[in-house]
Amino acid sequence: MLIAKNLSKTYNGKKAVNNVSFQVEQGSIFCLLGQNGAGKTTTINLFLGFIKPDSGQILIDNEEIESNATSIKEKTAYIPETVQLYGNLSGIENLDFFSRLAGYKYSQEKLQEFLTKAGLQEEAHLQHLSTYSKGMRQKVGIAVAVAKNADVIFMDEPTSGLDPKASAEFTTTCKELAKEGKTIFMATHDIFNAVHVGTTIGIMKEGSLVQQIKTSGIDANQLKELYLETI
Ligand SMILES: Nc1ncnc2c1ncn2[C@@H]1O[C@H](COP(=O)(O)OP(=O)(O)OP(=O)(O)O)[C@@H](O)[C@H]1O
Repeated sequence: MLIAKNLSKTYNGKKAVNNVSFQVEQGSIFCLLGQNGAGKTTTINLFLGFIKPDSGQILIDNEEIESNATSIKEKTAYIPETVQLYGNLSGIENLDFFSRLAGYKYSQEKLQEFLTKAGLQEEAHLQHLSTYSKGMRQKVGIAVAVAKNADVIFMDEPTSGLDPKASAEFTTTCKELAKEGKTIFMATHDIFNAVHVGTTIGIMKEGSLVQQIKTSGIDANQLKELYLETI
């Protein structure tokens, strides 16, 4: 579903992303680890088309992103660390607004179904966003991604600032989405979450993707050791 081929991006003479290649299968969850400044967000921004690579190729669902910008926009969703929503609208109103922007008009029942599926408690659906916690905002972000029928969801540090229960709920939701065929690509510092949610872990160091590890058969301690040896 996602292919990066020899991807490079330089800022001020420094390679933020250096000749990075990888593939992510449909229905899998790829977690990108690495120190601050390793190039994780730049990689996501390249896939989202926010910035252009100096060299290399990006394919999403076999389409080159540069020549298929509209179709790629429809297929992808982005959940930043802090999900930007309207504080004076309720969760359901935000979801309705962003679904319509993406060209979808849903009944109230269907909107509620999306929010519930994303893990948002029913009593919160009608509350103003200004009363929501970070985890609740993120759930609306996930609901928006599902409502706009995105095949691929990019996330930047999704568990940062979430309490352990919210983080565990997030893991469950991601796994359910992957089971339904969604592909998830996230940048994270959360080794514990990465090993639980991820299908594959990539470790970036100074712009290069230096490790790709399947999570089957490894635990958080083993991943932490490998990470510390690598970076
Ligand atoms: N717009 C920009 N202009 C100049 N340099 C940039 C820009 N965006 C990123 N960089 C540089 O590119 C490198 C990679 O940054 P990036 O944000 O991708 O790292 P990251 O792995 O996501 O880090 P963090 O974990 O802190 O979010 C860093 O050296 C950063 O300073």
